[in-house]
This record gives sequence, C-alpha cells and structure tokens, in this order.
Amino acid sequence: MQLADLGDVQLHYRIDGDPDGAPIVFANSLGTDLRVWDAVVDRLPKGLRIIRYDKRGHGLSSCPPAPYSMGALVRDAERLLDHLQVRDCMFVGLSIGGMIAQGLAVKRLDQIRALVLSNTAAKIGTAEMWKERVQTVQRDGIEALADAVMERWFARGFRATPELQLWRNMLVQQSRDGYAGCCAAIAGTDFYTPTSGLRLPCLGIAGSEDGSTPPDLVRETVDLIPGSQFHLIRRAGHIPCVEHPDEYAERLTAFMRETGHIG
Ligand SMILES: O=C(O)CC1=CCC(=O)O1
Repeated sequence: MQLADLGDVQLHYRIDGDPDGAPIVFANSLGTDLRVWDAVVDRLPKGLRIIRYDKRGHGLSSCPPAPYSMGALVRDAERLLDHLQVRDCMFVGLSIGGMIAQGLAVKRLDQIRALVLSNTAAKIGTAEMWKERVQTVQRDGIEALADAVMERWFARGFRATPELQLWRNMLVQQSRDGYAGCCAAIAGTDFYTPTSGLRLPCLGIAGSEDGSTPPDLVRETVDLIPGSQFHLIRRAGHIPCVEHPDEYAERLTAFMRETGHIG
C-alpha cells in the first residue's frame, strides 16, 4: 500500500508480484477501489509486476474538489506510470478505467503496448444522465443510488449472495465529491474519434447482463481498433472481475500469451 504524491493529488497504489516482471496495470470503475481486482490478481501467473491504483476521489487516494475532467484522470494515470517507471504495460481498464485506458493509449503509446477494455465504451451514457446523477449524489448522497447501481454491477444470481453487501458498502463509502467528480468526467467524454486512430492489440470484455455498458456497446468500441478481440462473460454484470474472476483471469492470461506480453 503506497502513495504517489503528484502535487495536486496523491494516488494510492499497490504493487504485487515480481518487481522485474512484465507490467500489468489495472484501473477500476466509478464508485469502486482497487479491491475489485483482488480475486483476479490472485489468479494471474507468477512473474508479473501487477500495479493497481485508486483514481482521484476514490479509495485511499486524495479527493481534490469536483468536478474532474477526463484529461485530469488520464494525466493522473500517466504521471503515476512515469513515477513508477512503467513502459510497455498491458493496461486493463474497467468502465471509467477503460476510458482512462483509451485516453492514455492515445497520449502515451510508449507506456501501453496492449489494452484491455472491460465493460467500457468510447462514450458512456448521455451528459444529461450524468448531470442528473451528480445532482442526486450531491443532494442525497451515494446511498440514494446504491440499489440501482447494484442491479447494473451484478447479475441476478450474484445479487442473491451475501457478498453483495460488501460491494454495496464499498460503493457507499466512497467520497461523494470523488464520485460526482468522476461522473462529470464521464459526461464530458467522447473518445470515438481518438480511439478509432489507435493501433495496438486490444481485448474487449463484456458482461451479458451489464446494465451500464451492454455487450453491443463494448463491441462497438473495441471494433474501432482493427484486429481487436472480444470476450463475453455470461451471467455477469458490469464488474465481471468480481463475479467471475476465474474466467476473467484466464482470458487476461491467454491475451498476455497471445500478444507476447508473457512467454
Ligand atoms: O454506475 C454505473 O452505472 C457503472 C459505471 C458507469 C461508468 C463507470 O465507471 O461505472
């Protein structure tokens, strides 16, 4: 558990695995922290340098005043990777983390050699929808959204398990300002044109029951990058790394082998 002081923001990050291994970086979604990757990290092959971080306003990172821009979130990731001297990583971005991944790949191809765009899109929702969400959070807190968010995050079967409450707790314990700040960043993001210009190995991952970024939307985004692969996880919502870590880690590992990221 470490903190990178980037001046205007302090980012909490964690590194597991082999310090000299091939780097894989994970960026999580709105209202979550780096614990969403715990089960996947446990299932990855040995010998990787596994880096996870909490974006601004989330987890144990600091929370600058909202709103945030996508440019700021991308710059945070860029500065963190420079701070850690990361080059040629595989970058796995979940939802808003996948938007950060697209922005970073456009800006710093020296840092990223392959992308995993999980449950994300070039554009998510409408500006109006995000504006309403910001208003609700600022007025009534994250708790007011939590039940609806659980329906999008997880498929029906998982929602019936006691584990659901843990993830609901994680959501409502996030900072109200940090959550609203990131909603504003998503509202202002449309990466269709820049992402269309990307040329690097890309894997899209979608959940069959994802209520936030349905499979067709994920596929439409990864299809912007020629040669991309697409993997659908069945009986999964928006956070399949939590619901189906075995399948998720297997697919990541296969992609790392196919792209030569690991031997
Ligand atoms: O809360 C949701 O709808 C899920 C989500 C959208 C963008 C993101 O990062 O999470």
